[in-house]
Amino acid sequence: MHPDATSPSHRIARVAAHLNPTRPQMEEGAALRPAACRAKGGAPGFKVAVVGAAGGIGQSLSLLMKMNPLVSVLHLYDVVNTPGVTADVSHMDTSAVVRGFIGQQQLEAALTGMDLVIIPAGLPRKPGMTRDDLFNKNAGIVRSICEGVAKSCPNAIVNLISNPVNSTVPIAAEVFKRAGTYCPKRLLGVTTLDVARANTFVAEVLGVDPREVNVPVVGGHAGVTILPLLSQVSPPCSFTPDEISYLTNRIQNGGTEVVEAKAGAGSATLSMAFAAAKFADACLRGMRGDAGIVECSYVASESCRSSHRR
Ligand SMILES: NC(=O)C1=CN([C@@H]2O[C@H](COP(=O)(O)OP(=O)(O)OC[C@H]3O[C@@H](n4cnc5c(N)ncnc54)[C@H](O)[C@@H]3O)[C@@H](O)[C@H]2O)C=CC1
Ligand SMILES: O=C([O-])CC(=O)C(=O)O
Repeated sequence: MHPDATSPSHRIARVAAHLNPTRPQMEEGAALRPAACRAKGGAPGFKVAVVGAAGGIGQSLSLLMKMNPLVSVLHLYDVVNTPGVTADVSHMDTSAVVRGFIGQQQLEAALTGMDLVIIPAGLPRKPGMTRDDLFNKNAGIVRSICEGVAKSCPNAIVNLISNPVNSTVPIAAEVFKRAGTYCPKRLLGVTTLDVARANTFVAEVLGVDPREVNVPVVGGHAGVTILPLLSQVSPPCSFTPDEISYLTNRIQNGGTEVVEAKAGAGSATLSMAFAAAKFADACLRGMRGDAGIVECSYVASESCRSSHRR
């Protein structure tokens, strides 16, 4: 799919309106614990899987999700290296129970019963590549993971990070449609990093704390499809034409800025993990039933138009 195939109205969504409230579930995996351990007190919370957990984004994201008090069970899945990441993260003294899964044959076990599935699996860019250059490899990876989601946790919310997001989200939608499990409200392309960058760069220009700034960013997640709404910044402010040009260009090319700075060692991982953890937390709060949660995301608009206008 061409990146221009999106429009601003595709993108901004009220997460709370998108999510079916799901009652927090109790952790039931006592039988999996070492014999010397007593049964845990059954902290309520959500079951979350990170798919691609051993990667650059996946490892930091796993750490951040282990720190989230709304998570009671954290499943870490990858095709390589999950035992080490799982052992490492599991020693953090926060409440989520961590379990690791490796290889296609364990995908079903990794996904069964999950409330939220976060997918940072797939190849990252190198300098000179566009996100679309990742399509051939990452489309197949996303397809097989989403087939697993459709089979093992068809009601889970999916946060899709793998690039090119403008294409992987429609691919995931087709997989779910074919499986008869598609619900546009449960499939969310993660574009929070564009918002984080916009907040950071706008705050720099204004000389304020980025935490006090909120810039809606709509459209898609590639080049000119990334549309920061600089007229809608909160708190209200105005920019000179030069500032608008500088900010738009820097926000749209933030990913390339990191790819070039990493000089062949990958793309954004740390800021992406931070952004994904923030977005996942908003989803979990929405699933819990919290009101007033608004996040930008790459979503299908057909059946969601009424919630966009609210
Ligand atoms: N949406 C966004 O704003 C952003 C998206 N990305 C994208 O996120 C993806 C991951 O980036 P990194 O973590 O830096 O890459 P990475 O190469 O460090 O990690 C990717 C991980 O995916 C795993 N993987 C590959 N095939 C898999 C499969 N079938 N099932 C499960 N895991 C599988 C790999 O083993 C690896 O551990 C890339 O496609 C990148 O372009 C990166 C930054 C921002
Ligand atoms: O630019 C890339 O390839 C990774 C990405 O999506 C981003 O950092 O926004």
